[in-house]
Amino acid sequence: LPGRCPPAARAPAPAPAPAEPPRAARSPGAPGLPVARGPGRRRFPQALIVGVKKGGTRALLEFLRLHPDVRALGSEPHFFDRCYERGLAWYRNLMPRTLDGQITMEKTPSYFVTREAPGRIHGMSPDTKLIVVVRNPVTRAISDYAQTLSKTPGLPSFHALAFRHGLGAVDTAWSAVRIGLYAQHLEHWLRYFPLSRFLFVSGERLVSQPAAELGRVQDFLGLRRVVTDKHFYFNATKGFPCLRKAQGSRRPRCLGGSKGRPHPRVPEAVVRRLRDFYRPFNRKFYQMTGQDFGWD
Ligand SMILES: Nc1ncnc2c1ncn2[C@@H]1O[C@H](COP(=O)(O)OS(=O)(=O)O)[C@@H](OP(=O)(O)O)[C@H]1O
Repeated sequence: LPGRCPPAARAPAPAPAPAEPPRAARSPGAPGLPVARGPGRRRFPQALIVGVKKGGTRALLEFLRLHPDVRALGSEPHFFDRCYERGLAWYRNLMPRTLDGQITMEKTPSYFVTREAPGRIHGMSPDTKLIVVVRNPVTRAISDYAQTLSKTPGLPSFHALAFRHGLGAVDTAWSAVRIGLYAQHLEHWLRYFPLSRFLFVSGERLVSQPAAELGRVQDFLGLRRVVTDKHFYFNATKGFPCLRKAQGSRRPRCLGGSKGRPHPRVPEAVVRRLRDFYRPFNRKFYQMTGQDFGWD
């Protein structure tokens, strides 16, 4: 249910152990045997993928997990929006163990549009690195709608939801529209964090040039550039970049069927009106971030 602390976050999957146990984690009396609680320790994330929904957040996290110095939670914990009352100790306990020098991460795309999230994350650590994967807000809205439609047969048409009274004003109360007002959401985050704490990843470039975008992300996180061109191939059936070898396997892997869904056909006039609507917000976002995402 939207708005509820998800069961996945209440009963986290066991986190994978780091490959090499450090010396300090071995019991002195039994050389070579790791101590019962496993190597490394659970830490708060030093970096979060905070948004945006349908931006490409799963792809980015799965690609980053190829890096030996990144340990990430597989599910979305929704701590800073839905589960905050469980407390920071509960949150840290969800995290995989890490060795010194490894980065703990999680992704929950709804953080970017949650009013309370920036203050709460700042409270955890003002040094948290924040990654936002952004995508053309019109395509993003259609992708969001496609996801809802897949779970709600009989949903009204996209344009019935996007505009008030037929083809009246754009309905910014509809979350599929509201999430795409990136400049407004970012303005709120900038009350808590300086721009230097953010990295904005282009969702489009994550598809067209995944290695280049991953290079930027690794630099931002202070990591060696381990994830490169050689990790990806373009899968023509899927229509997306996939991994030559998934984490912990020798086999190629694409993301699942809920990523890269076919989009419903939306009339060109509706797309044009929404593109016009978003243009000033996009321009402002380009100004704020110093990046032109080329959506207009
Ligand atoms: N490599 C690769 N494989 C598959 N899909 C990819 C990939 N890179 C980016 N994308 C795009 O990711 C979109 C889903 O975004 P998210 O993972 O952020 O969605 S969610 O908010 O977690 O539901 C998803 O949106 P849709 O195409 O609309 O389904 C994809 O376009």
